[in-house]
Amino acid sequence: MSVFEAVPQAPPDAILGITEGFKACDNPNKLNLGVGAYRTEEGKPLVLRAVREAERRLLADPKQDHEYLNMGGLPDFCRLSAQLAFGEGSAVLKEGRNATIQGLSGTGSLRVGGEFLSRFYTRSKVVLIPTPTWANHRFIFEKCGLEVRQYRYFKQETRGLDYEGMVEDLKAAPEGATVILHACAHNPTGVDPTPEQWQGILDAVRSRSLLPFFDSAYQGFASGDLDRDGAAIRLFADAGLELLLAQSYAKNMGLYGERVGALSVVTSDAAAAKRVESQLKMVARHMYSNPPKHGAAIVAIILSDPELFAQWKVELKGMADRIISMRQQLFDALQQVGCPGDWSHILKQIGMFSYTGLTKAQVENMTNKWHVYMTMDGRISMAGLSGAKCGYLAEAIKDSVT
Ligand SMILES: Cc1ncc(COP(=O)(O)O)c(CNOCC(=O)O)c1O
Repeated sequence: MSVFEAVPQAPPDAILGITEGFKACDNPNKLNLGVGAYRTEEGKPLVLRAVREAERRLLADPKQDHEYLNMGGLPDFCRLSAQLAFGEGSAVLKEGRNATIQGLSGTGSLRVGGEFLSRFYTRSKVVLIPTPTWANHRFIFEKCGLEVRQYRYFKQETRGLDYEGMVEDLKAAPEGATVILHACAHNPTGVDPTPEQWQGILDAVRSRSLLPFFDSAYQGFASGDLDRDGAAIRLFADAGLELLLAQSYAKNMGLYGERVGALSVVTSDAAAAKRVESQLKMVARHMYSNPPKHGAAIVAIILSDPELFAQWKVELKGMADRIISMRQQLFDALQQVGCPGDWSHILKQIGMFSYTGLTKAQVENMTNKWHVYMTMDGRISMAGLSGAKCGYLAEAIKDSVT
């Protein structure tokens, strides 16, 4: 008998497991609206031209090698990622009050940030996550030994933000607790606070001395505008709050499998930032030693070359615009098939996902009868939809809600 006899089978992942079901399906009409990965109108993955050109330059450079990176990753990548997030004129950057290291995409950056808080943040071990949130948030912070609690975020009745509930929960939170905030394009709801609401959330955070931890997985991908999608982060940083930020280049640069991200800690003084950076590096050292090189080098080339940066912004807006167009086309198709109910939330939501409001039983009908693969909470990835498939999807939704 194996010494691992007692190991139980792990359940399928709530998100990545959807793709496994899609792959196993042989129906020609099948639709994968599960995992948040961009697809072209033809349903194919997209490698950005700016990424191809950066990669070409990288591979053509005779000085390129495969040496280890430092524990903190590629210095230029870290500097440029912090600039992308906080903005070129940021006082945080000018005063050297950020500690920024390369992370294993957004997930790895969140995890290293959680480990750092678990070891060094003494004011509270409570982490507040929105309800609902990205399926992995809870697991990441629980595995760091932190106590995960929830705050209200989505209001079913309006299919919008439960702003009053959110602020009330933040004001009732344990003093000094960490609060996870989606910087833009909230996953799974696609519902973001307005600029005025962000100011109210900042005031609530301040009133309990909470520690904001921004999760920025979609900067530029939501609205097509990097600065607009970075506005909440900059509001808090420019207001002088200390905070953490996890950045991912999976979606906005299409570098999913390269696992490219960054973790920043903003402190009130540069000396603290230096000490924090040294400890972030040790967390990385004891977890995976040092990060991979290739993807970070691609990002550094794009962010440092004005021509490639401009090219990237054009392509980024192209992806965002296609998703926005999918929202309109699906809404129109639902009208055309006479689907009962108000579907205007599909137009109002932002980013990769639409939180349809379909119940578990309705989602099961979508998958079992119509071969539409989506998450059980009713989320569909608009990035996985094509104009040609909107009619079919509208018929499936109509059948499921009627
Ligand atoms: C809010 C949020 N944070 C963090 C991440 C982490 O992304 P990564 O580790 O790939 O950078 C993601 C990516 N999720 O994409 C899978 C899905 O929800 O279908 C995310 O949505």
